[in-house]
Amino acid sequence: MGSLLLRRRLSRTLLPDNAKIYESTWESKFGTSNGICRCLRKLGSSVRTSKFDFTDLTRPHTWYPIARRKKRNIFLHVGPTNSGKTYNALKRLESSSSGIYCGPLRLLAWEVAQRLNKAKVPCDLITGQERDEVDGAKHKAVTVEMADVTSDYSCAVVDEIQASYISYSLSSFSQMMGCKSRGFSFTRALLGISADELHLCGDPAAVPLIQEILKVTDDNVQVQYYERLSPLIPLKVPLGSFSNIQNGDCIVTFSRVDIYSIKRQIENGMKHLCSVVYGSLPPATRTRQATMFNDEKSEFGVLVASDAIGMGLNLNISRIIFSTLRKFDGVETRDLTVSEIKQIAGRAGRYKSKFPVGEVTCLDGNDLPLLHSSLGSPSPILEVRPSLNLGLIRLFLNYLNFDGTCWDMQKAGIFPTFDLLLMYSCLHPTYGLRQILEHFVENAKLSTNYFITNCEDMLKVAAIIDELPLTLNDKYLFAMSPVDVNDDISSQGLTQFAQSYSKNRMVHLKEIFTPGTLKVPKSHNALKELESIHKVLDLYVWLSFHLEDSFPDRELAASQKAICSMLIEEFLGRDGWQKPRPIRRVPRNSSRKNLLP
Ligand SMILES: Nc1ncnc2c1ncn2[C@@H]1O[C@H](COP(=O)(O)OP(=O)(O)OP(=O)(O)O)[C@@H](O)[C@H]1O
Repeated sequence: MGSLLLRRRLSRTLLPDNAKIYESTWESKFGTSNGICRCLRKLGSSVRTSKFDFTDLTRPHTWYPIARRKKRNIFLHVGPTNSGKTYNALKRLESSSSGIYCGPLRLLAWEVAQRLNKAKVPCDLITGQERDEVDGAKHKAVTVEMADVTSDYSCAVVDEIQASYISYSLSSFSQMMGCKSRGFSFTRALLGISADELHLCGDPAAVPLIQEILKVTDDNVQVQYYERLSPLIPLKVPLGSFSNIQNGDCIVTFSRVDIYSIKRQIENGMKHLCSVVYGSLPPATRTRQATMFNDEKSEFGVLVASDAIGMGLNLNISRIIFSTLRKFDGVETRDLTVSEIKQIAGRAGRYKSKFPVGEVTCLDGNDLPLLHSSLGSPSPILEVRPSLNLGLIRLFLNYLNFDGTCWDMQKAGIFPTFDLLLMYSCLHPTYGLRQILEHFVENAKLSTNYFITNCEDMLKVAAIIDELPLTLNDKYLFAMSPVDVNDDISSQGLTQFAQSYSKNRMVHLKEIFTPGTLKVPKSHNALKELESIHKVLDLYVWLSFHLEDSFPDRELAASQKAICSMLIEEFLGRDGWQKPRPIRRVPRNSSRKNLLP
């Protein structure tokens, strides 16, 4: 019946728009790949000889029929950090009869769920790794990948919307958003959420692109510009030495090794203890480190952090101190961009907090001119295609002596849905996932507002997964999973999960990990291993939500994750590097045994 319906639809129209409207319903109707493939095979030559082109992605707004039935009122809240954009959008969400908040990080979704529940607005928390459902909830706080484009809401908020496009000036975010589905998830939320009111919060640089994209959706768009609520003062003197550190200071640096080295130098001075925040710390640990730093009664008055503080955490920072204004961006070591400097510096001084006036300076006086000129200049809008090598682009720009202020190449991330890849695969039955992805991306037709999100990490996973006897659907799922392909332990974990799944469709955590003992790490190198184990456990929990019956040990993985976080915190909570602090007890029902790769 399903195949018949699809066949009728395809043979009736074969118009890209209509096919794409149906596409969102196919998965729910046919479930697995087989239905569509069988159907396409039956259609055979009619599809092959028709003008239908599955790689035509020029009208992504038509992929979301439910949102297109509505004239949405879209409010763009734009301004610098600490200007109250999110605060105002959340007020609307809180007073709405039903709503959804979509944030770029689990921490943000968690914070919003807490806030709404506290305000007696029942709110579910839904991320790739959590499902906390509250009785009677009509509101949801989700990570943007989980944005629901099939229901109707009174109000929706999409936070940090600038993450929807890849930008040279926001390259620290682009690294986070540029791979896999992240950039495209924001675009999907922007085009696909069906809500009477849709509030988008972010950087003013995103306005022209969003306005351009929304020209075809028939929505009402209003832009509301915000000013910073608390002053930010660039200091004329550098810090000079860590002996000048004060409580409320945050030292920003860009490598893990430097974070621990600076923490050690400060704590060796015997005056301050440091919390640390960086990207690969487990989210729960990051939150607790931030909470300790914010807590006036705690001894942890100084924060040493990477640019992970640029987005997501509410921190009571009095002064930001850049230990350097150069960072390695995955391609080369380069100066921070104006936007990066502003975004990080803007974290100092939070409205109505303990430090309402923010200050910013550098460790080294030689960096002050760049700091001051960056804070005094407007954020450039300079976008680049993510699939190109950033280093080469920069060389090219230097060659042209290009200042980057007027090149209007803004583009929003987009990625083919599984359905499109599936249909494409039916026409190329001998291809593995890697070839399908490569060919699809190579042949995709896009309008000028969009680019295809970088899928290099997916391709790396696909190359491994293609060797295994898995369906395309399963391969796609593994390729989309939140594996850190640059982390050996994390990649090994994914490979073992996929191998075990392909053999017997049942993956027990204990079969993957050799039982061992988790210990408080002795050095930050050993700590890295624990962080990687946490990533593998996180991956298991993610897979357990997507392949429920085959990954039955979700609770075990979650409890092991909690143990990992606790051991990491014990390591971080030591007095400097000499005097160990009392170690908190492991909860009775958890076991420290069982896990080590
Ligand atoms: N009208 C207000 N009354 C009380 N507190 C406010 C108000 N507006 C903003 N705040 C507080 O000021 C801080 C900054 O606000 P908010 O998070 O909305 O800023 P933002 O512009 O979204 O910044 P960012 O981009 O850094 O997230 C928050 O702690 C928020 O609770």
